[in-house]
Amino acid sequence: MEISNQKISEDAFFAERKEVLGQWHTGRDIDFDEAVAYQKSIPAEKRFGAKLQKATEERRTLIQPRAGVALPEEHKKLLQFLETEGEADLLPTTVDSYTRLNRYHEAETGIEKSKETNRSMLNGFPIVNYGKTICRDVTSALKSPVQVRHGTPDARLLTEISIAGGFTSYEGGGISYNIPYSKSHSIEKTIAHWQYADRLVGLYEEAGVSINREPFGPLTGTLIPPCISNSVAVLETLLAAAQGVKDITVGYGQCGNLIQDVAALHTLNVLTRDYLDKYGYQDVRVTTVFHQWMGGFPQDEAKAFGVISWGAAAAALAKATKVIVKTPHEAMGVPTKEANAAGLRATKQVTSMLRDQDFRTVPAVLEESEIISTEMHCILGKVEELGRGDYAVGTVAAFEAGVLDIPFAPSRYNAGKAMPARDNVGAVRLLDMGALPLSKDIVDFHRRKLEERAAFENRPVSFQMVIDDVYAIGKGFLVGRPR
Ligand SMILES: CCC[C@H]1O[C@@H](n2cnc3c(N)ncnc32)[C@H](O)[C@@H]1O
Repeated sequence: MEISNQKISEDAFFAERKEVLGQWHTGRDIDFDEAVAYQKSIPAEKRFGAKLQKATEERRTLIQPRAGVALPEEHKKLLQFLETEGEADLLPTTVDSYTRLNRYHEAETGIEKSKETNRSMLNGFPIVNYGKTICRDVTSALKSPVQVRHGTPDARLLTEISIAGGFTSYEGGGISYNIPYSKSHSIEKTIAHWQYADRLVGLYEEAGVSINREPFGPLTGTLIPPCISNSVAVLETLLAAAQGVKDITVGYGQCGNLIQDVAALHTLNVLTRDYLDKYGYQDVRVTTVFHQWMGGFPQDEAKAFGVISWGAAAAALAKATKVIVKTPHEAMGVPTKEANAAGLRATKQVTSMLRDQDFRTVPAVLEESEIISTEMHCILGKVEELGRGDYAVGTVAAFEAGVLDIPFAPSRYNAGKAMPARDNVGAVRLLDMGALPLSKDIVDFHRRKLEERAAFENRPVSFQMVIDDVYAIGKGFLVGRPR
């Protein structure tokens, strides 16, 4: 299929929309003008992008959980509990796994079973099966803005119903919700699907309704070098802006070394702004999100709070606009509302205490920022070259060439050659560059940092370091030292 980074024409969009809205019966009562009017009835204090902008002006780091259960009344009560007992500034609606794979019949079964057993038999809220009316009943019952969080390669219908249903923010992208989530969705296909989603947001923007969009920052959440996740975030930002998106939150998943984490988020913010301005998108607003540790969690709840607080501290010191909060039940599965609220309050305590501290100009952070910025320019420059200036074409070619390569991703379209390992202070470095187009200086830098660790551990730089690092966190460590 031919893809390009051109704005989809209205004719082409509305022709495709007929097919999209016919994918499930709830799509039939979606009317664009009626949904625009409904969105315009949502007050400013409940609009996601507005609250993010306010936080930027007030130099606050907002807190947001993940949360989603099968039945509407329970989901509503859960979110009300999280904004009152959890003091959440922003709310989610995490969508269930069947919906993420467009398996609406199985989601329907999950709803029926949940009603029979009065337990959530889905791991999230099945937005498509419920449709706009039930979604409006949920979103209008809350005081805070609500965002849809999911992991859907083909999210076209989900986008339609989410926005018509009163959600004012929407996570995901054609790369970040494909490569880490799916084995065999082609990149061309998911980029095209997400251009549809972003074009829809662009049409709402043109009608006077701003919807916040958030590429999924952490990717596989396992030892992802900042230059890789940051480059994907910038690419999804450019693809979204081309379709008319005006409000974007770019994100990064905590890796655990404070200097590197602060530098990564700061560099992401700066370069996203630079690239948008370079291509004439000065009117696109940029905010940032820091994801607390996405790797394995300790079972012990007190230790889990240690990990959560560490993520809260890094987010606050990086001056992230918002932080996505984990729970002390992370190692067990879908958390209780009490555990979810406790993770939020622990996070709020730390972000409030650190509100007046800013680590972005610490010399070591500036040095790390320089490294990440250089790496991102190497990668993004090669993507632009491969696409002859078209970032959609370039992205597809970059994955084929391994120029974009996401460690530990299940996708068969991902090269899987770039291999990360931690250096002696826990920063994520590259053990094997794969085909990442990094300069010799950068390659030498990574090697030097890994050699430092090898000397300290009295063992050669090897793949064993990667294995040890993957298992380290569950054992309470960052660097996987030899036994
Ligand atoms: C990429 C997101 C993975 C994270 O998303 C959390 N997550 C998934 N589904 C729910 C849910 N229904 N309620 C609260 N947290 C949830 C997992 O724990 C994991 O950390």
